Amino acid sequence: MFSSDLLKERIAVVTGGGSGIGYAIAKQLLNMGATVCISGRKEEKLRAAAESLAPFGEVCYCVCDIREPEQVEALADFIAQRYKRLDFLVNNAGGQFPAPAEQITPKGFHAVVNNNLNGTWNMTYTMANRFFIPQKSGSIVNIIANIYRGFPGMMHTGAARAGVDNMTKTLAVEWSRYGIRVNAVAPGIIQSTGLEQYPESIKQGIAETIPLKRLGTTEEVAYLTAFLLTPMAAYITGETIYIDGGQRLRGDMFKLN
Ligand SMILES: CCCCCCCCCCC/C=C/C(=O)SCCNC(=O)CCNC(=O)[C@H](O)C(C)(C)COP(=O)(O)OP(=O)(O)OC[C@H]1O[C@@H](n2cnc3c(N)ncnc32)[C@H](O)[C@@H]1OP(=O)(O)O
Ligand SMILES: NC(=O)C1=CN([C@@H]2O[C@H](COP(=O)(O)OP(=O)(O)OC[C@H]3O[C@@H](n4cnc5c(N)ncnc54)[C@H](OP(=O)(O)O)[C@@H]3O)[C@@H](O)[C@H]2O)C=CC1
Repeated sequence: MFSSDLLKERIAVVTGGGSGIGYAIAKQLLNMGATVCISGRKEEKLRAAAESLAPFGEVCYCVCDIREPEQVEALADFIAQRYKRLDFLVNNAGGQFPAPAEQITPKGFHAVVNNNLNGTWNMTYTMANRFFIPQKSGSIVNIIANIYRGFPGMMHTGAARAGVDNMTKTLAVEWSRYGIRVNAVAPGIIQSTGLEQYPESIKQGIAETIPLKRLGTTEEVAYLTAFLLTPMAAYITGETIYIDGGQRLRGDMFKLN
């Protein structure tokens, strides 16, 4: 299913590809023959990641803060100059902080929405206009989060990711005329570098609230994302696929009190 030449000659951008889920996605796409450009805010982190990905295929990196439209344009210039085309965009970069809703200041709300919603749109708008629409082909996967029953404890990111979920559906319809597919992947709790930033007290006992009784792995998210980019998923568009061990179906995700 994931043969080593399935994505040969395909060019992919993975935002936040320097760590965690994004890194695993980049590695999986390389293993399937794609050429991958990873991006993020921190050059040293990207350089080290690109070096460790190099044995798996052709990889490069470009510093780009997705919140800054001019940096996103510069990333598009970089891709155009180097590869002349783009086939896949994985909008994986993002993040937030845990806080009860009443303690999220307007500035904090704006910071999280700007990163996760505006940043995703900056990337999508630019890469679609520069590559996918003129080429009349392209596939986008947005990495969101488990927002199935809201996101108690992280309201700001729930709102932002719901925006991306809806953007996914709308663009799938509007851009079908350009041969562009748009899907989303909604991870539950994944054992990644990102999760290390959350306090142990929040994470303690969390696996017990998940029907499959464990956290997900970055590789598992990467397999699903890669599948959505392959020709095997050619008739799938506008979908958000949850990968959460069944967590969304349970009622006691986090202990809020
Ligand atoms: C109680 C239950 C909670 C449920 C928790 C469940 C936990 C498990 C589920 C985990 C699922 C998701 C996992 C992941 O997403 S992994 C990815 C992990 N990485 C991150 O999340 C880090 C990402 N963070 C950032 O990128 C930035 O910090 C951020 C975009 C959030 C903000 O950056 P920016 O530079 O734009 O903004 P500032 O740092 O200047 O901050 C602006 C204001 O935002 C508020 N703020 C920011 N950080 C915090 C914080 N840690 N705690 C509280 N408030 C914060 C604050 O108002 C800032 O303004 P001030 O500095 O002026 O006060
Ligand atoms: N791990 C989990 O349980 C879950 C994760 N997610 C989401 O999955 C995605 C990947 O998370 P994960 O791998 O766990 O965590 P990481 O913190 O390892 O990855 C987040 C990546 O996003 C990049 N990034 C963040 N903000 C920006 C920005 N403004 N511009 C460019 N790059 C940015 C970071 O790169 P740099 O530091 O170089 O800026 C980093 O590589 C995130 O969107 C996360 O919120 C969703 C649900 C659950």
